[in-house]
Amino acid sequence: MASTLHSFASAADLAGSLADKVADTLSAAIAARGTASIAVSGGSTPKVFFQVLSTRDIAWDKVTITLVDERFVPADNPRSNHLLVDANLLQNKAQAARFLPLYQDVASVEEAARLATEKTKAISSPFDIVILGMGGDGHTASFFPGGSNLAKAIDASTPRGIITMEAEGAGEPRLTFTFSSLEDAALLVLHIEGEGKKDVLAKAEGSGDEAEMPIRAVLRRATSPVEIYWAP
Ligand SMILES: O=C1O[C@H](COP(=O)(O)O)[C@@H](O)[C@H](O)[C@H]1O
Repeated sequence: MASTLHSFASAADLAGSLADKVADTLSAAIAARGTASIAVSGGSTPKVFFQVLSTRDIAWDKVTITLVDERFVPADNPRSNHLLVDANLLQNKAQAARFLPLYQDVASVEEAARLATEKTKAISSPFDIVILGMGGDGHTASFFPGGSNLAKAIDASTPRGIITMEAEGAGEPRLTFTFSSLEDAALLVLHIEGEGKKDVLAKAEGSGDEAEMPIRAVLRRATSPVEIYWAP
């Protein structure tokens, strides 16, 4: 499916425009079905966007928020994506939203993946909105180059849900929604910032293996159009 690049003069401009688009999409879903769902990414990029989105007028009590991926660490760990969402998105008007964490306080990451899959089943078939990020190595969600479960994670026939991932560049073991869970969101966004990420995107858009740059799975095979939001 085709992708469209939306370029902005600044991260603040991008955050405002993306927050408007997300607010409109969530409100339309609520008007149509009574509820709406959004899966967001962690990392350093989405912080300002989360802060702006948290102030938007949406029927937040009808919105369920979850994460595209998470580290297998509790929510008080500074590397937790849940912590980032708590501090920046689940604030202001968005405090009324329901948040479904991927991390589960159980003995193994495999058990956490099983439980998180059960708990998110009702909101992910498909998501109304998925906001992806991208690492400098071409990973998206926790689809890491060299990842222990990469082939399974990006195989379109792997069912919707959450699986585990371990990789050299990933730090802790990870929990990630599979490709099939993310690729058909009504609004599928790739949010990247900086010249370096633009170069990574250009490389990913060229030829080469998906295993080398897993973002290629999304750019090449997502059934929803990929809306790329970029600012310097
Ligand atoms: O590990 C992760 O990194 C990517 C990108 O992070 P950034 O710091 O370069 O913005 C993110 O999309 C993913 O959710 C996160 O777990």
